[in-house]
Amino acid sequence: MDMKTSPLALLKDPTLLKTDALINGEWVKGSSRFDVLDPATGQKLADVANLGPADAEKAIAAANAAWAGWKGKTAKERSIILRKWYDLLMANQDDLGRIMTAEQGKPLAEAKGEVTYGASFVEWFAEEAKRVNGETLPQFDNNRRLMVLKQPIGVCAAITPWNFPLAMITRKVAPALAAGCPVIIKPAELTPLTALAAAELAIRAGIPAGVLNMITADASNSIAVGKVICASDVVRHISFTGSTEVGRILMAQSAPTVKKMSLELGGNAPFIVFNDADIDSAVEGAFASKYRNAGQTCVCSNRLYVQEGVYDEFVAKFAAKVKTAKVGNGFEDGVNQGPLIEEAALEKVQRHVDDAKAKGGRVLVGGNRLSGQFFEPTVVADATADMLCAKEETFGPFAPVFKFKTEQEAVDAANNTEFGLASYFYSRDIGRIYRVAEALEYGMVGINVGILATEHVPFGGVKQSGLGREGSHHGMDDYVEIKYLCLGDIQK
Ligand SMILES: O=CCCC(=O)O
Repeated sequence: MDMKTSPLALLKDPTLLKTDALINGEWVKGSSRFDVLDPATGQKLADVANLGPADAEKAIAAANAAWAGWKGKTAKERSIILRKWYDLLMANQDDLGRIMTAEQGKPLAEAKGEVTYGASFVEWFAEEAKRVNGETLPQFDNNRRLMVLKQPIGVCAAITPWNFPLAMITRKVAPALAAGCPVIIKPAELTPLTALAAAELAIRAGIPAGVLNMITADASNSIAVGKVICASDVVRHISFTGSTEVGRILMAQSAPTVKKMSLELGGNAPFIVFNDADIDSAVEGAFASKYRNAGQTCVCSNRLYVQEGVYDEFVAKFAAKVKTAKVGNGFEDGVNQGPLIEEAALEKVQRHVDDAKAKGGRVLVGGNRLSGQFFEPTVVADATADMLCAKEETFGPFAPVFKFKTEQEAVDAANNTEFGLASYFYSRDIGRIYRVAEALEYGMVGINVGILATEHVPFGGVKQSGLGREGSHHGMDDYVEIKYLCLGDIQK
């Protein structure tokens, strides 16, 4: 790594650049290291501790040992520590954003936006820590009293993706910590530096040794570490964001120990524009939803369905908007689309675009790879149901636009997938808004909006898009066990 040319040389606080893993409050070098690269330049940014199964066992033991002390704190004590972590994340927004852009590629303004978004989960659950309320129930016999307690589930593991290197950690870890659970985090091997900086800030905030552990590992060790986590009887909950394929594997591996699982898996989001929509607003919404993070979010619209009466107008305006997008290194001013994360991602986008072209799609914008890991923002009209992009999540900057005639046709096409995470539609007709919102088989529906996530709403999917909800007061549910108390002999 050449620190003179590295974007990380400009950190205001260079001590946030951590490259070792964290177990029981100690930074651990590991017996080998793996490289973290800048996807915009290919430059090496750092080498990071490559831990394995034995280290994972140590982290699980450390978390288990720290559990009693952490759950023994009052909710308010945990809340104060979480609030301090939130303050530190926000105070270091510039550095965290810089680290994120360097290793993930998203434009700096978007990266700083993710710091605000990620920190907001810590702030939210700092407050929710004080609202884990139990219940008293009417007795079925006057000699008894009935109560419900909510208790922390135990050691939790968070396995997190590269597309939101901070927010997907805080959305899982903040409710776990708030509920009184210790955690083991396995961040994505492509983006461990943001995660490690956040862990350093957690220590500075006063999170005790063993309560927050971070296992960094390369791709092959990550699989081995995942197996240890799934097989452990001590780990009582796994939260994972990533592909449906990996989610299924984690579920299968966790079956013998019957763990609770929160899974936020693949999507194939439809974005429907009806004849009665405000077309300019729909164009803005589609652009924001499709090209955010270069199309690499699980809620990015994957398939645009436009009704025949407004198809030509929408397509012309949308293509014109997409042509204004500036592609480049996320540190350059005005860039709104950075590189894709890796070669395999570029290949998938190109495969989907080529398949659409071969099946009659009309390329209106882009369609090709640029040099390095960049891909042109792409729009293809006349998309059809037999194209790969109709069935698979592209996870890149490619928008296929399908034409439909009737409301029912659009709803059927939208629901014709095993996925059910986010969906979007544009209409000004109140009857249609209720009909379509109720008919879409999705966990989240954006109506006349292209962006819908924030910390106090329940984020999650149905069907093979996952289990559970993150964020909002529901986001605490998976981290507590419900215990029923039946107290007798009251009249003695
Ligand atoms: O990619 C998954 C998370 C997307 C979001 O939180 O908006």
